[in-house]
Amino acid sequence: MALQVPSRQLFIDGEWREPVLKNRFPIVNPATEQIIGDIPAATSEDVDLAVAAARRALSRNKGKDWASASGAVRAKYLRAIAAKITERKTELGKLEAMDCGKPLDEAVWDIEDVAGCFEYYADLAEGLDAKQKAAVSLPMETFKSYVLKEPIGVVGLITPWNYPLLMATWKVAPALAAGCAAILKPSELASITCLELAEVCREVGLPPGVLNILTGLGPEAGAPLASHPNVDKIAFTGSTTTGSKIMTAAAQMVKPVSLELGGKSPIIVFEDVDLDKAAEWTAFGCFWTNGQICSATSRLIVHEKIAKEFVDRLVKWTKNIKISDPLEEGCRLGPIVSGGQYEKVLKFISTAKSEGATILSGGVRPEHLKKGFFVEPTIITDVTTSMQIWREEVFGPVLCVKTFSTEEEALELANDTHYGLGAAVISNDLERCDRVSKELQAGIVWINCSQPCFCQAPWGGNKRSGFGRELGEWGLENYLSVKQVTQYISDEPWGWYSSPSKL
Ligand SMILES: NC(=O)c1ccc[n+]([C@@H]2O[C@H](COP(=O)([O-])OP(=O)(O)OC[C@H]3O[C@@H](n4cnc5c(N)ncnc54)[C@H](O)[C@@H]3O)[C@@H](O)[C@H]2O)c1
Ligand SMILES: NCCCC=O
Ligand code: NA
Repeated sequence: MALQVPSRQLFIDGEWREPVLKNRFPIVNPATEQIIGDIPAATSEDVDLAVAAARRALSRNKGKDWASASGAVRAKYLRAIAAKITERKTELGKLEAMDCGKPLDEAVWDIEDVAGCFEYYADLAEGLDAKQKAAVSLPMETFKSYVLKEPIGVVGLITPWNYPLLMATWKVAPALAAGCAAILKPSELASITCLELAEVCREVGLPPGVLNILTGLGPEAGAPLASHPNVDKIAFTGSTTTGSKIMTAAAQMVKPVSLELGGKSPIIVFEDVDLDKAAEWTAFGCFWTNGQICSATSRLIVHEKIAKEFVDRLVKWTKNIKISDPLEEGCRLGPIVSGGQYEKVLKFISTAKSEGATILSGGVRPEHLKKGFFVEPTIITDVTTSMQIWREEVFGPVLCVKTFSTEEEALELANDTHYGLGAAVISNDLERCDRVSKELQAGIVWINCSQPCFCQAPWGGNKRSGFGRELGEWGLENYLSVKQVTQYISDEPWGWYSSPSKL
């Protein structure tokens, strides 16, 4: 059963605030194309208020309430947030499924991951206390040195719609654990659960201004955040085009950025695999999250010896995927997030066709669904490496296929891309898997699987997939600044200049 979407305002300084310009825009359920609520539209005026609130949160009580409180104090809030999220897991999962079209089982799984991520960074916040003043060994015994890890300051967090609350959490949890104050700007296409995170923060009594949440459009709310002189860092997840704009804006103030961008990740399937196991991982690698995952392994590179049989088997697996309203029991593929994205995905498919590729399976709206932005899982063959479908990120349930005969050729195909986020290799020869993993130009390599993701392990890409790593300890380092403190400990004078007292 669908839920009523709560009506919320912007979350600034620990309170709900109407946007200064009082604008709102509608939320569309992509499965029904119906308007199910609306969200506030922030502009630069609201960004100014939120940044000022975040600054106050950092310096309140000389920083003792947050930025320089012990990690253990901050961990209590993170754990309280995790507990509330867990309490509301099913409701939040439903809201997210209605907002972005993700199958309910996946959405609930994501919300569990959200709670797990807050818990994980609560542990790391506590661990941070013990890491302070770590000694640095120096080659001169007349000096000693140690390192302080301090919060970077006020951070702007800009996130996409494909994992609305999880992508926000990958940034919010480590930023708060580090002692930063943050302004989160979720995607205008799926903001409902991020506004519910605001309600959770209110309920657990997070100090005002520590986390501010501004919904709104990219150019109106995201851009003024990225270029704001009082924001110390921007962490961004989204498309490569927007990432490049954010980097340009931040460069004007030499503001650090971390960028998690798009991908066109390969999956290499060798000839020695169990066909069904490999086919299921290949389908999951590309069609999970309705194919809208940055790390989707959307280029299948399969050994020519098994190609025909493997692709036939894969088509059978995909025909078995239940496509329905995300709230329907057993749904495994929901709609594309919006009308705009739906049109883009269909255009990719028609361009592939016009360039000479074969749409082997899918490529159209499922017959049984007359409304909603649904596209069947699509498999495209007869692809060349110069075709758009091989080179560009579709961000939809579209897999393209090429064959190879040698390991070298497979790697060449896999690495022939501007992107470098994920990659997968499927083979029963584990030595080969290790060898191939080393050669793959990607930030994440999966062996005999594709997509599983754990908040303890680093996440991020190379090349045009961005830089910096989220999750794990690397995720916390994103929000910490390193200060060396060096002390002269000898009683002897320094003795570089002639002392005037000896004249
Ligand atoms: N690498 C990863 O971990 C990862 C994870 C999820 C999604 N993605 C990528 O995200 C993309 C899909 O997400 P999307 O469509 O939401 O991306 P997008 O770039 O359109 O939007 C991302 C965010 O940036 C904001 N934005 C847009 N223009 C802006 C501007 N000029 N200044 C500041 N902010 C602006 C948007 O409002 C949104 O909040 C895909 O390319 C996907 O690969 C990457
Ligand atoms: N499993 C989370 C993947 C995030 C990227 O889109
Ligand atoms: Na939506």
